[in-house]
Amino acid sequence: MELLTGPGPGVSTVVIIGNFDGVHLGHQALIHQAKEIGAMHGWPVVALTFDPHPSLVLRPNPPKHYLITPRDLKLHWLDHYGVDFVRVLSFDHNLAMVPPMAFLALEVQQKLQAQAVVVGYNFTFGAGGLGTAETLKQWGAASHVKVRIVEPVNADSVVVSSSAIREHISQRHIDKANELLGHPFSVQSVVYHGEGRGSTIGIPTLNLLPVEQQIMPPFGVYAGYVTIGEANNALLPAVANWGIRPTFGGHKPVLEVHVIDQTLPDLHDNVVRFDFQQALRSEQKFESVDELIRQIHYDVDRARQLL
Ligand SMILES: Cc1cc2nc3c(=O)[nH]c(=O)nc-3n(C[C@H](O)[C@H](O)[C@H](O)COP(=O)(O)O)c2cc1C
Ligand SMILES: Nc1ncnc2c1ncn2[C@@H]1O[C@H](COP(=O)(O)OP(=O)(O)OP(=O)(O)O)[C@@H](O)[C@H]1O
Repeated sequence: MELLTGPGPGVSTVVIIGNFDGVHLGHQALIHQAKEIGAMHGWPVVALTFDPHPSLVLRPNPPKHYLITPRDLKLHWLDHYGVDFVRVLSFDHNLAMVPPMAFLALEVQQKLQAQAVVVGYNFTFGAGGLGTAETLKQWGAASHVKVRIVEPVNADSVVVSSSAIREHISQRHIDKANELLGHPFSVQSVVYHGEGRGSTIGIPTLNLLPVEQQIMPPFGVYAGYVTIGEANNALLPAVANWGIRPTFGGHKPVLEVHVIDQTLPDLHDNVVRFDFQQALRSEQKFESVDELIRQIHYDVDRARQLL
């Protein structure tokens, strides 16, 4: 996948438009249909998306922790599902004022040479969100651009949406969030130096810091898988604590990941991804370090069984 920084790819394209936060099953349906159209005509698929997320710019009190997939993870999953090019438009109050038709003419037709546009049933765009799927259809008919509107995708008898996934994450329902996502909720970060306490208590950890705007589940212990490095596909079973380590009087939230049954080389400054699979328990303040160690061994055993 190529990130478009200058002009478009210079060939006819199929364009999908949206925030794609999570790149969930609904978004994947758009990609799938766009790829089908593209394959028939030899057109690559371009995802036209926005950064920052419009909600973080337009809301009077934007939430501090909101994104399911910060930029790098969004690009990772768009690539994974077969998007050929991505254009990330800087979203600000000026872009928010562009009328729907002007947006389509400039950003979609002129720059990306769209021959087809695929959006979802609830797609809105342009100033005040006044452009709808219907507006897009009218524009397509007048401009000889194919328009396909994707029907709502459901999972577990609810419509898949980024907001439903955010709700599941904040309720610690990782399995439900993952079901709507169609892939695991994850945190990607370079490995930071910790206090070095983990190795001395026999439980070494990789210390990860989620992107500030990322939504996180409540403080607690989670089973999941670690991937080391962007190109690596090996998934290592792991157990992670997201929290402040109250037993040691900590304050700053960190995601501490212990890779199970592995001795790893020094990974400081390497990029690591932790895929959340299952919530195990809340973070606790223990009376003694021995008690904490006993509990962590128990967490590791449970994770080993689950993964
Ligand atoms: C699986 C797991 C569970 C943990 N649970 C807790 C907990 O409930 N309470 C707590 O204070 N710290 C908890 N920790 C954090 C440990 O205190 C921490 O890993 C240790 O202090 C090492 O910190 P350092 O990497 O900053 O040296 C947990 C760590 C792991 C790996
Ligand atoms: N469940 C779904 N089924 C089909 N299309 C969807 C679904 N969810 C989103 N889309 C479409 O995917 C595109 C990108 O959506 P975008 O990320 O901008 O918003 P969204 O996913 O609808 O947000 P939210 O999920 O919070 O409502 C839009 O065209 C949208 O209509």
